[in-house]
Amino acid sequence: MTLPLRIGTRRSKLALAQSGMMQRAIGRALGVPEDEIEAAVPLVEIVTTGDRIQDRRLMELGGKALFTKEIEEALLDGRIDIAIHSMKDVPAEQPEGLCIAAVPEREDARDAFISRDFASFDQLPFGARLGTASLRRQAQALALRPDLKIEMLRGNIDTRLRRAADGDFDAILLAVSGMTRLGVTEHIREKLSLDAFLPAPGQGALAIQTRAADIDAPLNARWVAALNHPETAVAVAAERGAMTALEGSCRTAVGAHALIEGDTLRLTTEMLSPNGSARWRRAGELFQPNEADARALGQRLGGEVHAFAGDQEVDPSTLDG
Ligand SMILES: NCc1[nH]cc(CCC(=O)O)c1CC(=O)O
Repeated sequence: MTLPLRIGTRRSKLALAQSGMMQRAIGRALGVPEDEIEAAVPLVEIVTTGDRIQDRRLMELGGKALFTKEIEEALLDGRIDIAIHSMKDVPAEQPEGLCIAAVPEREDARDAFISRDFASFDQLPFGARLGTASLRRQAQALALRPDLKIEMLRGNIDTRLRRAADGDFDAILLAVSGMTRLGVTEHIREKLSLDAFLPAPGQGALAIQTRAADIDAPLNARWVAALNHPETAVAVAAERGAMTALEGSCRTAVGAHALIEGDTLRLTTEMLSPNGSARWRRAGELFQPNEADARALGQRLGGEVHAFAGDQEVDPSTLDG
């Protein structure tokens, strides 16, 4: 591998903010002077299926890898050398020939409550309209408040914030991490508890992907060592282990979150029925975890949840949007 190292990214504002941060970090790790980073580790913008289709729920589009496939094809074709993804968007299985080389330190994993008129989730009036396209957020909100009316809300973060500000919804839910990276945290009225709104596996984390064959190239080894955050990588391994066992997808309401305190990892994972009336949850701990043990814990707990919950997948044809 030689410079330039081309970084593939989606072109949404959030994706560009994230990949811009990683571009600078990679450039610095390689000792590139600030004013040469743009040329030495250039960003290559790639439009994904998930970006092209904005008017439907992700589950209706079918298939996995909606936000990653075209970028992964560019990696495999050699048009780019590194890809930056939101971990939450990365399917459980890596395509043949690719790998996640580094997992940078995670941002706040919580969900944010955003509303023009109401200061907190608990203050929403009876029958309030909540905008989200996430089956997980829908089910978790309905578990607490079955009276809420869930309405479909997709689009990028700016679009969603504008619709909340316009009063199209009484409230919306977004990841705190995305809002932090975009510098729009002033819209957050409340950070929702990890317990009530157990985040999606990998929420708040990024994945830096490369070709497996190039992982040991000296140039790659340098930025991998600088950017990988072992605690985040272990926590995410546990969450993604649970996701695999739960067969988590955008058709199921699945949460998983791992925290490392001192020497101990604590993982919680759950599945909900889409209307929130049933909830299956397991938690477990690991002392001095490594990635393989964390993944195994996730698979075990996720498997237990799956065994009790059965198949909670939603048939997209039954949705009215
Ligand atoms: N569902 C889309 C998506 N994928 C990643 C993020 C940003 C949060 C993250 O980095 O995990 C978002 C927006 C959101 O959930 O509000």
